[in-house]
Amino acid sequence: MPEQHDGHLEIAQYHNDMKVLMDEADCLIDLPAVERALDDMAERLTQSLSDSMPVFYCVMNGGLITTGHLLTRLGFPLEVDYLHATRYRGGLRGGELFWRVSPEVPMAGRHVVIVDDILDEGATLASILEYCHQAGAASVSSAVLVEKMHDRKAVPDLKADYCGLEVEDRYVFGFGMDYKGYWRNAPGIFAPRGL
Ligand SMILES: O=P(O)(O)OC[C@H]1O[C@H](OP(=O)(O)OP(=O)(O)O)[C@H](O)[C@@H]1O
Ligand code: HPA
Repeated sequence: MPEQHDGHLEIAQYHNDMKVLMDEADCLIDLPAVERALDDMAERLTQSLSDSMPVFYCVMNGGLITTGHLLTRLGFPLEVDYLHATRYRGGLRGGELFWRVSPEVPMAGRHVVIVDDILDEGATLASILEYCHQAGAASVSSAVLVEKMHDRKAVPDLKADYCGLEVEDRYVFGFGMDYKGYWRNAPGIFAPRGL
């Protein structure tokens, strides 16, 4: 079965490429610094939201790890749901926003917090925030682990209400963020060498 054989070879080659990518990557933010940023975000979220019975919506897939780490730092009652909107779809450049899964917990009258890994050009967050307002949320806040520093924002001056860290203008991966679908599990924030 040559096709299957070729497939195995491709995967083996890709495995090797991905290992080399990680070995050569620049670590922009190490794990202790990420942990400190999460502590700080959690403290600010607690100050603002601890009495409001908020709903946290994880933006899949990238928001998964930040959401998990953030939620375990919050000692007040809250609900959790997710939505899946993507505009990179495994690539390194963003395109049209594609809604894969809409949230299930109704937003009307609720204090909503959107959690994602990165605010890059901001088109994803801007669309999601608009969705939340249209859905009748009582308030809408956004929390992102990192914001990328550049002047290509989709909406001028768009900022997250809670931001953990700033990163330079390079393609980054780790702590939820992928490089071509891989390395969301990398423990810190990295940039491929030369990118
Ligand atoms: O600020 P922007 O330029 O809009 O980019 C930020 C978005 O891009 C990534 O998602 P992606 O579309 O890659 O999907 P993923 O979460 O499945 O990786 C990331 O998780 C953010 O949601
Ligand atoms: O730099 C990035 N890395 C991973 N995912 C992303 N989504 C937007 N920007 C990025």
